[in-house]
Amino acid sequence: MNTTPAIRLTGLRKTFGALTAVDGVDLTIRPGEVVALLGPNGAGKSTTIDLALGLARPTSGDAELFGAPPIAAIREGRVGAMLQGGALLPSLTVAESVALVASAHRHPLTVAEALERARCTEIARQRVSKLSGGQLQRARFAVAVVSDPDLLFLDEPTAAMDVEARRTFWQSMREFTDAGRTVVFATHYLDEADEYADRIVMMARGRIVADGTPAEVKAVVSGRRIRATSDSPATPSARAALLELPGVRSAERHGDRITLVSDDSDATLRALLTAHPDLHDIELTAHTMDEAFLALTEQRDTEGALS
Ligand SMILES: Nc1ncnc2c1ncn2[C@@H]1O[C@H](COP(=O)(O)OP(=O)(O)OP(=O)(O)O)[C@@H](O)[C@H]1O
Repeated sequence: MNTTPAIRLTGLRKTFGALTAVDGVDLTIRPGEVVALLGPNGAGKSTTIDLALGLARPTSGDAELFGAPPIAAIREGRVGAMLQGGALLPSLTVAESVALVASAHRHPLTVAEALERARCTEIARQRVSKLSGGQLQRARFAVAVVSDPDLLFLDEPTAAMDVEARRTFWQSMREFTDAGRTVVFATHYLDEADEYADRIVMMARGRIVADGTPAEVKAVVSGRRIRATSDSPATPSARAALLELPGVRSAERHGDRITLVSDDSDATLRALLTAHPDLHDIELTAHTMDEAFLALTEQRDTEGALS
């Protein structure tokens, strides 16, 4: 069995002046994995993809595709990419755009096959300048798959698509990945990552803050916050008792207000009400994604990445 990773990023860093866009990323992706790079704006997803593709030079660290420098795998036509800034020539038709890229590869698909895979057959003769946002994304996908790559990078591929276009896009992607190929896609959306990836790598502030199956990452992201007012004095042993409650990940107290973050709010609430009947004004709120990213980044700063 071939065990060479499709992607191996080692200690990857990229700074732009004083800003650190990618801050020590170590990541190995095996052939056949469908991986979502999930993170808020500015997390470093696009820069990580650019570094993995050899489009940007790392400040330090190293990127390999199929055990070799990215350029080697790209020259062999093993890598396709659909990037945010990737423009098509406006005066060409969709079919001409695909044919142009096909001509640069040794073993491309036929133009008709690439158009079919990207659900572009009916827009084949349209000029790129006349396409809607969603159609343009499909055309870019056709261009990305025409080399019949083993590995595909997609940077926010569904950004300009409506719900129906997204569904169609992911259907064509499934056909691509069912054949055992590797896909890495960047997204802001947990639901998209959850539905289409085998593995979610979550980034915040240039770092990997969580890496696991969608179920594992969702469990981290979907913690609940419980707030309550306590009339009893704030003592270290009272805080320790709160931390002992089932599901509780953190406990803070400011004045008479207590805030708990819980991975199992039902169990926490039941135990809380039994053990601390003095508590009142209890509120339960869902963690927002932003809070989760923040919490994970802080956690990473003190404990290392979850994985
Ligand atoms: N060429 C550049 N010059 C200067 N700063 C840059 C450059 N490219 C990216 N950055 C900065 O690096 C950080 C990471 O950006 P990046 O585009 O990688 O994040 P992202 O997670 O892909 O965000 P988004 O979801 O908005 O695309 C941001 O603060 C961005 O402003």
